[in-house]
Amino acid sequence: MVCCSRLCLRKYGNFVDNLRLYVKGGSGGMGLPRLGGQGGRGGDVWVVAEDSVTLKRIKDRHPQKRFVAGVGENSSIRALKGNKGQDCEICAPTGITVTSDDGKVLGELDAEGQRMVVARGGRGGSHDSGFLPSKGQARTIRLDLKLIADVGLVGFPNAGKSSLLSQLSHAKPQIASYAFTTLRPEIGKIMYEDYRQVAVADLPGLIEGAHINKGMGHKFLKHVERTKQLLFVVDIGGFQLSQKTPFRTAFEAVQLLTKELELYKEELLLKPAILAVNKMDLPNAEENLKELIDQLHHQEDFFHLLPEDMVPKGPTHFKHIVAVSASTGSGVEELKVRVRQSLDEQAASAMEEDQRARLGAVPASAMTSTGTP
Ligand SMILES: Nc1nc2c(ncn2[C@@H]2O[C@H](COP(=O)(O)OP(=O)(O)OP(=O)(O)O)[C@@H](O)[C@H]2O)c(=O)[nH]1
Repeated sequence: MVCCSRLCLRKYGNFVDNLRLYVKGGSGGMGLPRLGGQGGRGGDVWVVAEDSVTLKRIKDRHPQKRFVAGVGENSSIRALKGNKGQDCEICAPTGITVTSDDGKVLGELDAEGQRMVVARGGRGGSHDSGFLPSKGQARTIRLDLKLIADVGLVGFPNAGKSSLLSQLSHAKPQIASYAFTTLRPEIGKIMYEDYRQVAVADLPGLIEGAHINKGMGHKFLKHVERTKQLLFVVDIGGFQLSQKTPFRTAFEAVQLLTKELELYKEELLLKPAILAVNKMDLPNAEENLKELIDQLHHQEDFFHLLPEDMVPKGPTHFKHIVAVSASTGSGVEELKVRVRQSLDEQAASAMEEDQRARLGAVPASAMTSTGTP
């Protein structure tokens, strides 16, 4: 069986599935002792779920990763009760868990528009406090995308995803249920000799046009957001969804899958991806595979084969390409090795980045700026 790693380029690997942020509620405003005036409360910091947002976007737009709400207004002769400071809202993707830095779960946001306070503003100065305000709550929080599995299978109907999942996991796949979507992925576990387990999700329901919510499009694509890596599965013999739709070769299937992901959310293409070329037991499979590999090495030369609106912005990059047969089991061991290798590399680089971020973190006392995404 052929395994090709040459298409491993740098495009993938920047997918962000967790993020640490410094949050601080605004200080309260000063009271006015002479007239018994009360300072305004400091603003609160909120995390608000929004479908279109990604953790990477927060990271890119707020490289300092600090969010500080506004200070409460001081009490004055004109306004004895000072106004509340401005709240700060952090828009975060739907389907996240918010934890404190010591690992305590503060809450979960599973539906667009859900919100929670992560740092309370300080109280305004009043008679009780000798008219002195209190500071806002300050802490580091962590946003974690709720992953359904380490790896998600991405392929058109009949590519052999379920068959491959059974081969990979040697177990009856479990059906996972997630509050934020009604489409239920099947999860299988790959067991390695060192007892490490890797969860693989069969994500059914992707068809051409998924990005415009054809079929179960958006439900499917939501799941793709919640896996660390992607395992594209294509049928080496090509496929045809129905008599009304055109026949697609394996190369076209790869490009169409990429385009669907790109049109839905380009960030999905940052995830490390492996390509499993399935049904290698079929006649002419080796010949077709050679052609496919050649086309993948010179992708742009073959883009004219695709409908104009389905040409991806750039070539698709795979960390590995593995030829398999879910029927005979050939190539499946190789695929397991590649999946593990790719996940280990991703974990190592995430750890490095986390360490760098911790070392480079600015002490809380040095904080002054405010931010609203
Ligand atoms: N010859 C051959 N047939 C295969 C192989 N893998 C799967 N099939 C067949 O292809 C058909 C589709 O397989 P599935 O595993 O159900 O494919 P799927 O991608 O999960 O399909 P959906 O559930 O429609 O998304 C079945 O008839 C399988 O028996 C393979 O490696 N070789």
